[in-house]
Parts: sequence; structure tokens; C-alpha cells
Amino acid sequence: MTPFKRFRGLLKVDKKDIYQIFLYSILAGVISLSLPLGIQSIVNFLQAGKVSTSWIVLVIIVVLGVAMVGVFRIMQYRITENLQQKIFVRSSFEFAYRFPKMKFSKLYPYLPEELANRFFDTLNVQKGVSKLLLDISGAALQVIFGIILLSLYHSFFILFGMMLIVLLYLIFRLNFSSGVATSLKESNYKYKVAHWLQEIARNHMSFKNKRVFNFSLDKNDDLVGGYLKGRESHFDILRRQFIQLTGFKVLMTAGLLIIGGLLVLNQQMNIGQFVAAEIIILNITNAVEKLFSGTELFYDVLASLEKIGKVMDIELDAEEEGQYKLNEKPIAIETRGLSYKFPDSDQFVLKDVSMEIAQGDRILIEGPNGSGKTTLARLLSRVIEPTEGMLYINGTNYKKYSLEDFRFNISTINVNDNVFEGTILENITCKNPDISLARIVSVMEDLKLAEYIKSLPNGLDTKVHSGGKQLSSSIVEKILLVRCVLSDPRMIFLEEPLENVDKDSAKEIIDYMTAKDKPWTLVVISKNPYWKSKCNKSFYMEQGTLKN
Ligand SMILES: Nc1ncnc2c1ncn2[C@@H]1O[C@H](COP(=O)(O)OP(=O)(O)OP(=O)(O)O)[C@@H](O)[C@H]1O
Repeated sequence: MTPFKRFRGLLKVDKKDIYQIFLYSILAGVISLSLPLGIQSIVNFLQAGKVSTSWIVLVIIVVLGVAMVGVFRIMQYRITENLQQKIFVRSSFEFAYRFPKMKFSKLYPYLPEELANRFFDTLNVQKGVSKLLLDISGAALQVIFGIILLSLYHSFFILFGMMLIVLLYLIFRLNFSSGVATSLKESNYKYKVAHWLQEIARNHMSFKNKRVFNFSLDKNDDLVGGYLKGRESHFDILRRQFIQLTGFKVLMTAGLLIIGGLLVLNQQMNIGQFVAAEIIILNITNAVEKLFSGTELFYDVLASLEKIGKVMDIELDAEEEGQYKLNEKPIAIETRGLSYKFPDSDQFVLKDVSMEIAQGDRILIEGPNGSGKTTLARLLSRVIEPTEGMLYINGTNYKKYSLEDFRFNISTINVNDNVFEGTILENITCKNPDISLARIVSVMEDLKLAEYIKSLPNGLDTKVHSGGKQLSSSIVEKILLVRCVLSDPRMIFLEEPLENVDKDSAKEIIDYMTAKDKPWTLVVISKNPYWKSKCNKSFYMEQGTLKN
């Protein structure tokens, strides 16, 4: 999709509001037109030395006209304010809705946090769109109306006006594509710089070392260099456009002054009309100035829409209606000849995996680094789709169950998972009102978290920072596990859990997770030998295949 199409799509949603803004612009434009006409008549009256009732009426009409334009403006501001609020709300929900639903295979080439930064471009769109709608639509109308009005004075102005509009359009067309392209290039570097700063911030401890510190500054220098280059090339387009527009203004002013002067000299126009024409010319010149600043903004808005649009274009998981519903029992999974390769690679990372996981099984997946354990768990938990082979859930083709239903019934803890900003209670219950406090306390005791929570002055209401900064890594692991158990899963996938928990506590937690009475099927990837002693089955992976 081109940036311009995205822009049109954005406006389409709020078509009604935009029509209203245009309507007020047209009304204000028409009234503004009457201003020079009124002034022309006032000058004529004054020249004739008459202060008549008509003169007073005319003054009142002109003043009222100015007031009316103000009223229309206020109405426009109200609508654009609503529009800005809607753009913000819509964009934030789009981001919040989409990230968890993005297809893993489409998202993995990106760093999700970096993509989330693009939300800030919403602010550019918000401000830009309202300014474009208010100022630029007004300015464009002013140019058109002004030229129409001038043409009333003499037919010669019609030709001149049309020539100017064509010229203005040509200037716009000439610079449009390169204006958007360079603005996008500049924006790309802006994100690269922001991303690098994020990396430095995230690894600030490692960057304290002088050598790493120097490297960080050198890399920043490279990226900023790219940004400045991008900016310069964008500025070149703006400068070119400015020179062309200045030429346009010079041509217009000179042309209109000369034509106006000649018409006065030839007595085809009186002085009042000449003054009025001057006001119109001044209006048109100001409007052209606004159009120039508007195009600069327009390029930036299109670039911002493109940056946001690339995130919105990432394909989401299919939301098909499932034919069957999962029941209350633990889930069973079977695979036959399952193979997987990443979309941009020709090598299979999983080859011909056939396995059976019965209801209530406690399964351990083992194997050396890079053997495909995580990929297998992702296939079983339907994060990714098999390239070849079959996957059965409770004995049926996995596609018969909707992804939503399946995900509602499983719980996964991945190696990089962490707590989110909020209270500990929010982190373990996600504000689910069906989970009683007694249950929370009991699960926390079973998973060895209760003692720690009791030691906190605010207990479960203690706020945790994003990434669990003030928490020890073992506490984070326990919080994630409590959340997992409290979500009542029928199947649990754990990737390297309890790596940081003390041996004795880990044993007790493993005993709990693998106990026969627990209503789930469990799949664990771990190097801890205690899991093996408690699981009823284990699979050993090697170079993408299952070894028996
Ligand atoms: N995005 C990717 N594109 C291409 N290959 C990938 C990608 N991600 C992982 N791989 C490859 O897939 C193979 C299996 O990786 P996987 O993470 O499943 O192994 P693992 O057994 O879980 O490893 P570890 O024990 O180190 O976590 C590895 O060879 C890895 O290099």
C-alpha cells in the first residue's frame, strides 16, 4: 500500500467529520471573499465623501463577516480535536490488539519493542492531519476563491488564475514522490537511532566498560550520520520546492499588479476595485505560504503513516471458528511426520517428528543447544504452523479447534518472559475476579512464593517495575508460574523454568507441577535432572529429529 493510500484510508474512517470541516472552510472562504468586496465598496463610499446608512450597514456586515469566520473556525477546531482524540485511541488499541495476535513467523524478523516505538508517530499523524485539514484546506480554498474573485474583475484574470493553479499543481507533483521518500528515509534513521539508544539503555551495565562505551558512541555516530544525511536530502527537496514556490509568488504578484495597474490606467477598474484586488492578492500570497509549510507537514504525515502502517501490515493469526470446543480434561497432542523450516530459510530445523502426548502426561524435552526443543514446543503450542506433517489435538486435526479456544486453555512460560508493570496481584491474576484470595494464597504456598509476599509491606499490592527490576530472578520465575497455574490451564508448556530457584524449593515446585492430581498435561524443556525423575515420559532431540 502506498503512503498516500494509507492517508486516504485514514480519512475515510472519519469521512463525516472531514466533510464538516470542509463545509466550514468553504463557508468561511465565501464570507472571507465578501471582505474585499465590502472594503471595495467602503473605499468607494469614502472616495465619494459620503457617510450614509449604507456605509454603516456595510461596515457592520464586514465586521459580522469576520466574527462569523471566527465562529466557523471554532467549530472546525472542535471537530479536529475530536478527530485527534479518535486517531490516538484507535491507534493505541490497534497496537495493543495486534501485538499479541501477530503471526510469530511474520514478527520474528523484527524486534517488537522497536515496532512499538512507532506508536509515537501517531502524535505526528494527530497533529499533522488536523493542521492539514484546517490550514491547508483553508489555504487551498483561499487560493481558488481568490482567483475566482479576481476573475470577476476582468476576464484576463481567469486565464492568469488557471495558469497559476496549473503551475502550483506542477510544483506539488514534481516534489511529491521525492518529498515522501526522503522524509521516510529520515524517519527510518530516526528509529535506528532510537533503537540504538534503547539498546544502550537496556545494556547500560555492560556499556560502563570503556571499550564498549566507545563502541556505543561510534555506532551512535554512524546512525546519526545517516539521519543527518537523510534530513539533508529531505531539506534539499524542501528548498527546491520553496524556491519554486517563491518564483510562483513573484510571478503571481508581479502579474497581478501589472494587470491591475494597466486595468486601472485604462479605466477598466476603479481604485476601490484595485485596493480589493490587492487584498485578494495578499490573501493568495499568504495562502501559498501556508501551502508550502503544509506540503512539508504532508510528507511527514505520510512518512509517519507508512511507519505505523508497516506494523499494521504484519499478518495476524487466523481467527477461524473452531468446529469443536476443548473440554475440561487435560489436552492430548499427537504429531505425525512433523517438520518445520523458518519462512526465509531452506533448512528444516525440525524433521519428521512423530510423538504422542497423552492426557495428563508429564513430558520432558531434552537435547543439546540448537537441537529444536523450543521450535517443537512452539509447534505443539500452536505459536507456529507446521511446514509439513500433522498435529492432532485430542485425536483430531488441530485446525478443528479455534486458536482462541486453544490458547484460552493452555499456558506457556517462555525463556524471555518476565513480569509486566503493575502490582504483583495484577501480575498473577490479570484482574480475573473469579480467582479467590484463598486460592491465590494456597497456590503461592505450593509454589514457594507466599513467604516472600508476606515479607513485603504491601504484600500482593506491591508494585513491580517492568522487567521485574527490583525482584530477584527466582521470584520472577515463581510469579510467572503462579500466574500460569491460576489460569486453570489444560496444558502447560514450560521453557527452562526454575533455573534460578534454589535446589530444594525447585524440587518442591517440580513435585507440585508433576503431581498426579493436577488437571493438566505438562511439557517441560529443562536441563534439571529432577524433572526427568518426576516426568512419565521424555523425548530427546538431536539436530531437529527425535532420538529414542
Ligand atoms: N528465526 C530463525 N531463523 C532460522 N533459524 C532459526 C531461527 N530461530 C532458530 N533457528 C534455528 O533453529 C534451530 C533450533 O532452534 P531452537 O531454539 O528450537 O533450539 P533449542 O534446542 O531450543 O536450543 P537452545 O537449547 O539453545 O534453546 C537452531 O539451529 C536455530 O539456529
